[in-house]
Amino acid sequence: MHGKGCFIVLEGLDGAGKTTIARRLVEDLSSRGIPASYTYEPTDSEIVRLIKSTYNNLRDAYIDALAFALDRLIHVKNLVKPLLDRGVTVISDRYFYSSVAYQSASGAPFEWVIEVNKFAMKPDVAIYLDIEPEEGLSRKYMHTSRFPEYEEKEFLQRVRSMYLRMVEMGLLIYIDASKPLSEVYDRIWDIVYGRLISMNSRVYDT
Ligand SMILES: Nc1ncnc2c1ncn2[C@@H]1O[C@H](COP(=O)(O)OP(=O)(O)OP(=O)(O)O)[C@@H](O)[C@H]1O
Ligand SMILES: Cc1cn([C@H]2C[C@H](O)[C@@H](COP(=O)(O)O)O2)c(=O)[nH]c1=O
Repeated sequence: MHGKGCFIVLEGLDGAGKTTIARRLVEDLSSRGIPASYTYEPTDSEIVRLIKSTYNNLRDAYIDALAFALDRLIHVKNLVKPLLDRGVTVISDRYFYSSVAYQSASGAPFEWVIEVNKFAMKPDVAIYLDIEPEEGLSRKYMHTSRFPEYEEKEFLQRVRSMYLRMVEMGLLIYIDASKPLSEVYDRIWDIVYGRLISMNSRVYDT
C-alpha cells in the first residue's frame, strides 16, 4: 500500500477494455464514498510528443522505452504519488508493464525494460485484460489512435506473448477480456474491492 490510497493498474492490448473498465471503477468507487481518480499512460506530456515529432526518424525500441520511462517518472511524481498520499485510489490505464510488453516486442531486451523501470512503484493490483489482437482491433474500428504504429496484428501477437510471460512470472493477474463486458467488469470489481478491504482503506459498504 502507498500512503492511504490504493494503486490499481489495468493492462492489455488495444481494445481490451481498459479505459471502459477503469472509468467505471472510478464511478463505482466514488459512488460508495471511496475517493478514486482515473489516469493513463503515456500521459499528454511533451516528452512522448517530442520523440514522435523531432526525433521520429531515430525512434527504436530503446528510445521509446526511455521516453515512456521518463514520461512515467514524471507522471508518478507529479500525479500518482500525491493522489495516493492524499488517500485517493488511483486507477491507471497502462503502466510500466506496457513498456515491458510493447518495447520488448519491438526488440528491446525484456529484462532491460524491466530494469529501466525499476523506479516505478509496485501497484497494489495489476490486472492484464487478455484479448486476441484481431478482436481488440475490431472493437476499436471507430476510434483514432495516438499510436497507430503499434496497431499491427503480428506485432500485437508478440506484445500479447510478453504480457502472458508477465502473467506467468506473477507480475499481472490474468482476466479473459473476450467475455461479455459485464462479466469482465464484475471479476475485476471483486478483485479491486477485495484488495481495498484487505488494505483496510476507507470502504463504505452499501
Ligand atoms: N468485454 C467486452 N466486450 C465487448 N466490447 C467491449 C468489451 N470491453 C470493452 N468493449 C468495447 O470495446 C471498445 C474499446 O474499449 P476500450 O476503449 O475500453 O479499450 P482499451 O483497452 O482502453 O483500448 P486502447 O488501449 O486502445 O485505448 C469500446 O467500445 C468498449 O465499449
Ligand atoms: C505506456 C506505454 C504505451 N505504449 C503504447 C501502447 C499503445 O499502443 C499506445 C497507447 O495507446 P492508448 O490508446 O492511449 O492506450 O502506446 C507503449 O508502447 N509503451 C508504453 O510504455
